[in-house]
Parts: sequence; structure tokens; C-alpha cells
Amino acid sequence: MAMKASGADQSKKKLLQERVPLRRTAWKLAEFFVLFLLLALLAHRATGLDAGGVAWQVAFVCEAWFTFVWLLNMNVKWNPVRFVTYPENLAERIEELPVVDMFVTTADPVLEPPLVTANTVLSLLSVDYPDAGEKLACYISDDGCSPVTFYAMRETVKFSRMWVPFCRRHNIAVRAPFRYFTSTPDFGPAGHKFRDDWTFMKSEYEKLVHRIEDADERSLLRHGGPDFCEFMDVERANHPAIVKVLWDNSKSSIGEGFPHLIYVSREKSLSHHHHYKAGAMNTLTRVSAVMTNAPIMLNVDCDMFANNPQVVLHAMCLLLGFDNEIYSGFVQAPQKFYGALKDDPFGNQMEVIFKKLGSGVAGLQGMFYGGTGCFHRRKVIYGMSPDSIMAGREGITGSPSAKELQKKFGISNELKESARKIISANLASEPIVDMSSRIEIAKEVAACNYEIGTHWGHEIGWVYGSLTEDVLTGQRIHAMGWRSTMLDPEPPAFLGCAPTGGPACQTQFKRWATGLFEILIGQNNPILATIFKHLHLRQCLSYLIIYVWPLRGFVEVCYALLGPYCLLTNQSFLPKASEDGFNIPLALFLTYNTYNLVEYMECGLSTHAWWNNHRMQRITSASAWLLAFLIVLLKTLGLSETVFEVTRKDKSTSHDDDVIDEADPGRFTFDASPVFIPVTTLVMLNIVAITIGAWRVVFRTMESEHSAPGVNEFMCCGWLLLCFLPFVRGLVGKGSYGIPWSVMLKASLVVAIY
Ligand SMILES: O=c1ccn([C@@H]2O[C@H](COP(=O)(O)OP(=O)(O)O[C@H]3O[C@H](CO)[C@@H](O)[C@H](O)[C@H]3O)[C@@H](O)[C@H]2O)c(=O)[nH]1
Ligand SMILES: [Mn+2]
Repeated sequence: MAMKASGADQSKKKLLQERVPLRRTAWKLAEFFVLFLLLALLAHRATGLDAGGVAWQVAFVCEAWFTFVWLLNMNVKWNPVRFVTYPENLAERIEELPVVDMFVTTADPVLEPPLVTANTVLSLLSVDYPDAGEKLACYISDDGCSPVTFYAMRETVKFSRMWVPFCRRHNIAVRAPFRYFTSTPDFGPAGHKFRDDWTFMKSEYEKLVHRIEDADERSLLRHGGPDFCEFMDVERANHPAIVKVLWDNSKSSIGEGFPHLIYVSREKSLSHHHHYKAGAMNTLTRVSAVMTNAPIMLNVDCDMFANNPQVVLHAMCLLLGFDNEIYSGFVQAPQKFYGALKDDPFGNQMEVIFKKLGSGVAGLQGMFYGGTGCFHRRKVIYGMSPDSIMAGREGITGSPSAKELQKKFGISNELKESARKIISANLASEPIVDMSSRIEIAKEVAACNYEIGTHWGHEIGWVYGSLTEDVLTGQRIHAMGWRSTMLDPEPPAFLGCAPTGGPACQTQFKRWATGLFEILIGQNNPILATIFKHLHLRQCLSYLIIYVWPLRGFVEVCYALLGPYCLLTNQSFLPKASEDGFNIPLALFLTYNTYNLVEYMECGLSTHAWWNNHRMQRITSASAWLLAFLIVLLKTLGLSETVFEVTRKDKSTSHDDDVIDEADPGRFTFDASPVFIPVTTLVMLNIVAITIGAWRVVFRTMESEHSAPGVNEFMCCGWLLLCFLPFVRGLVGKGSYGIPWSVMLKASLVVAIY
């Protein structure tokens, strides 16, 4: 295939990457079988549509929808691939390695403890890369404008001067100290030097932890010295831009080389929408443009540390390893998590999703952009399509005029010049300028009104208008005709933390579903992008799988209501044991669940993990996804706004990792959020319905009517209660394990009305 390095090239240059198709014939057969059963069920329903009543008709519509979703799934999983990278083959191409800007975003010093961010930054400052000090720069965006975060970064730099040489000297495998120091390495017989070094570093790290954890905003402002002047009297939502160079490697003494570190807190004002993370990323893009202007940009969330020290090299294999860069517009690593709870009790570790859907979509136009763990090309972020790059090379289009640049990038001359370099040049390394001389320019482009009248947030940079700016931005890149690749080295490239507890998980799923649905119904709809731009059809269908989450929530709740509805009104919506069709739903239920279970087993996960995911999937559909559906409806009607609620990050960053304050961290917890009302309602309804249904059967009040519910309806309600078990326990649970009274009250009101 054209995607591999071309033959002629290969004889000169060693292979950097390989795209390996994965075989899956048995899976394809199983998928066809499920599809066949779905169609058989639909056909059976269609024949009885007139006689069946309302329940039967609703079931028909829902099952047609499930079939549609199944087809979407088949499409994405059909031709999966894996990318293999060979960083050792970069050795002969060292001079070609481009400069890389690495971005970290943080937004709230309480939900995102500065120590977490410090560890992420440390892991980035210590990655393996030739001439790291000259070729890498790290930028941290602090939307919290917190002196404590700034202080943590300043202390981090001091610690880096010891940490980075230590990692290089001993080739340390995990370079986020909070993870590294969780275990004691095997020093070996001749390891005195290493042991001494290790003990020293560990105690230095502990000191760093104490300094950061004990830091207190007020005393920093009062006694912290001139560094903190700019933080005096600022409000988080209303303050001027703060840019500080914490480490300028060109000024360091020889031998210390590690990446520059720049702290950025963009200007905020109550009269300007700041567009959450997308806005932060655009500011970082501009600030870095006027300082280091690297052609490649890596972005991670503050909790996603680089777990594989060679990660940038692996990424370079995918960025430099194709004979046409159209094949790797960006390089995305799957999200993986550290310290994950056993068997995924909250169904949010997404291992199977990333393995199955991830490699599937990687085989189409390419991996979705997931917001973190991604290497972008600056020119792609600047809106250049593969066509325009071709045209530029063939000399069809000249260098853009100053006026054009201003219209797109805004008024800053330095920014325009830097953009011109990116647009006209190839991946070339550039010497880094003296950074402190650029601070005022950086502040200018970090102003909150800088973007007004420019293309930022639309044709350039991270796209505004969705809470999942990541997926939307990735879709725009695919729509320009780029493909993307998946970076999945061993050990995993990046690790972050998955939220735990009912409220945090549901809030995250709700935000994602809301953002994805916003894309579907907005002007950036993927179907339009397929018709009018270069989004491939099958890629579009893959995007649809996640965009329709809220619709799935709505349909699943409708379907879940059928069981109790039938038991209460003495009807049936599934074929009777005596009818021909009885076996179809049964076979479907068994095959579908077996198919999923085997997927989990193939990925090396337990039956328990499968069950937890299956259960959580039902809960999330009826809670977070349904709510997202309603939120977007309200937004469309102009009745509410969507807000980015930041996820709380793991606090256990000091190395007593396993000590968690809650008795049972895997158990579902609740709060008074409306997200818990739908499932609580369904649980109550099912309990009432089963009781009434059973009472009827026992006392035979309705002499065996033809339409009366059969064993299927009872099984449905029972299965649903099993899936919703955390809520059943929540009805009687205590403290955060119990469903709050306000939620129960609202739910019972709904049940009563029903
Ligand atoms: O106003 C804001 C809000 C958030 N963030 C940062 O955005 C990142 C992601 O926020 P988080 O609360 O951790 O969200 P997650 O759901 O964990 O993140 C996933 O989903 C988001 C989209 O919903 C993507 O932006 C993320 O990259 C992706 O990891 C964090 O680094 C935040 O500091 C900001 O910089 N400014
Ligand atoms: Mn996160």
C-alpha cells in the first residue's frame, strides 16, 4: 500500500513505522450473526405491528435504532490496524528531528492539585530527545491563575536540575517521581552509586512534595517576593495576562540541558467568553509561536504524565515515517490510566473501547483527537490542508500577504512572521531566541480580545462551540483531508487518572455527551463535512457512533420503560413463550452479551470487568447521556448555556498511593445532582411493576388474557434491576452511598405521575 514508506525511499532510509492490518474473520461472522438476529426481530415485529399495540410499536422503533447503532459499530471495527514504531532507526536522522513545543493545561488548583501538574511537567522535562534542551520547550497554561500553581512550577524547575540528570544517568523508566518512588528498584550488587543517588533523590522529592503541599496562597503573596507581584489582587475570572519564563535553557550552564519552561495565565475578563480548554490551547499556540515556534506541538492534560521516556521519539516515527505527511496529520496516543481500580467498577477505563474502536478507526481515516496525549503539526492547526501544501510546493501559491495573515492570525507582527515561517517551511529545526525579550509580545497575544475578528477558534486553532473541543478539532483536521495515526508503544505513552465515584464519572460522561451532541446538531455536523469537504464516509459514520450517545440515552430509557409499562398495564411487548418469535430476542440477548464478554476476554480482562462495563453502560445511558440530551435541547431553545465542569484529579500523588479515604473506592456514590433522577425513577418503577405483576400472576386476577405479560417481561425488568444494582442498594444506603432524599422524592413524583 502507498501508506508504507515507498520502495525507493526504503533502500536509503530505514523503516520508522509499519501499519499492520489486524485479521478478524471470526469476529466479522459473529457480527453478521447478531445483525441477522436484529433483522429477524424487526421482521417479526413488522408482521405484528397492527395487532401489537403501542408497546409493540415503540419497541419496533427502538430496535430499529439499536440495529442502526450496531451497523455503525460494525463499520468502525471492520478493518482495524496497528502502527508499529521503530525509534532506534531514527539514529541516522538525528538532524532531521524537529523542535517540539509541549503544552500542559490546568484550570483549578483545588480540583487539579499542583503536585499532579508538577509531576506531569517533570515527566515532560525529562523525556529522551537528542538536544532536548535546545529542541524542546514546555508551556503550562494556568486558567486558575493560581500563585500556588506558579510556585509549584518554580519549585519543579529547581528539582528538575537534579531530577533530569538522575533520570538520564540511570535511564529511569518512569519519570514522574510520584509513580517512580512507589517501588524500590533492584539496585544489584554493584549498585552503591545508584542506591545513594536514589535515596538522595527520594528525599529531595519528598521535600518538594512538602513545599508544594504546604504552600499557601496568602503567605506566598505576602512573603513570596517579587515573583508573585503579578498575582496580587487578581481574580481568577478577571485579570491581565501573566507570562513568566521559569527556565530558559540557553542561559543555563553547560551540561544541564533540559527543556525551557514557560508559565502562562491568559488574560481573562468578564466581558469575554474564554472558551475553556479550547481557548487555553489557542493562547498556548500563539504564545509558543512568538517564543519557540516549533513545527510540532504535543498537548497533555495536567494529570497525563509521559510514562514512556521515548514517547517523543516514537511519535517522530509516525510524523517522519511516511513518504507523504498527509497520512499523519496528527499522532494520537490512546488514553490509559494509572492506579486504575480493579475490574473497572465505573466503566470509564475504556480499555476495550480503545482497543476495538480505536484500532478500528485507526484503519479508516485515523484516530480521533482525544484532547490529551496528541502530537499536532502546527501548520495543520493553522488550517493548512494537504492540497494547499502541495500547491505551495509546486509554486502555485506564493507566500501569503501580510493582509491575509492579519485577517487570519491577528494583529501581532511577530505572530504573523512566525506563522509565515510555518506556512512556507517544512519541518525544520530553528534556533531558539532569547525568551525573556519576548514576554511582552507573548502577553499581547494572550490578551482576551486578541482573537476578535480573526480566524482563531474557527479555521485556525482549536475549534470553539463544543464542550468536546478535542473531537471537533480532530474532525476539522480530517475534513481538510488529513489522516491521523495511533501511537501505542510499550510501555504506554501517557497515563492519566480516571475519575471515581458516581458524581464525578457521570459529570464527565455528561460533559462529553453534551459536547458530542453539540457537534452533531451544529454547523460542524460530520455529514455536511463528508458532502462538502474531505471527511471520508466511513470516518463520518465512526464519528456518529460517539455523537449519538445522547440519542442512545433517550432511546434506551424509552425501551427500559416498556417492561414496567407492560407489567403495570397487563400487556406484553416481547413474543410469548408459545409464539414462534420467542427465541429471537432470547438468542439476541445471549449472542450479543457473549460477543461482548469474549471481547473483554480477548483484551485480557475479567468477566467481572465485562459485567461492570455492561452495567455502567446502562446506567450512564440513562443518566449522563439522557441528561446531555435534555441539556442540548434546552441550549438549542436558548434556555441554558453549556459549562465545562473540570474533573477532579487523583489526590494521592504522594506515594501512599493505596491509602484512599473512602472505605470502598469502587462502590457507587451519589449526590443531589439531577443526573441520578432518571435511574432512580426507573428502579422504583421496576420494583413497583414487578410487585404488581407478580401479585397478578399469583392471584390470577386477570384470567390468562392473551395480551398479558409473559416470562420475558419479568426477565427484562429483573435484568434491568440487576444492571441498576448500585441504585437499588442506594435506596437503602447510608451517607454518600445512599441516594439523597431530594433525588428520591423527585423520582417518586415521576413514578406517581406515570
Ligand atoms: O477552562 C478550562 C477547563 C479545562 N481546562 C483543562 O482541560 C483539561 C481537561 O479537563 P478535565 O476536567 O480533565 O476533563 P476530562 O474529561 O478528563 O478530559 C477529556 O475530555 C476533554 C473534553 O471534554 C478534553 O479536553 C480532554 O483533553 C480530555 O482528556 C485539563 O487539563 C484542564 O485543566 C482548561 O485548561 N481550562
Ligand atoms: Mn482528565
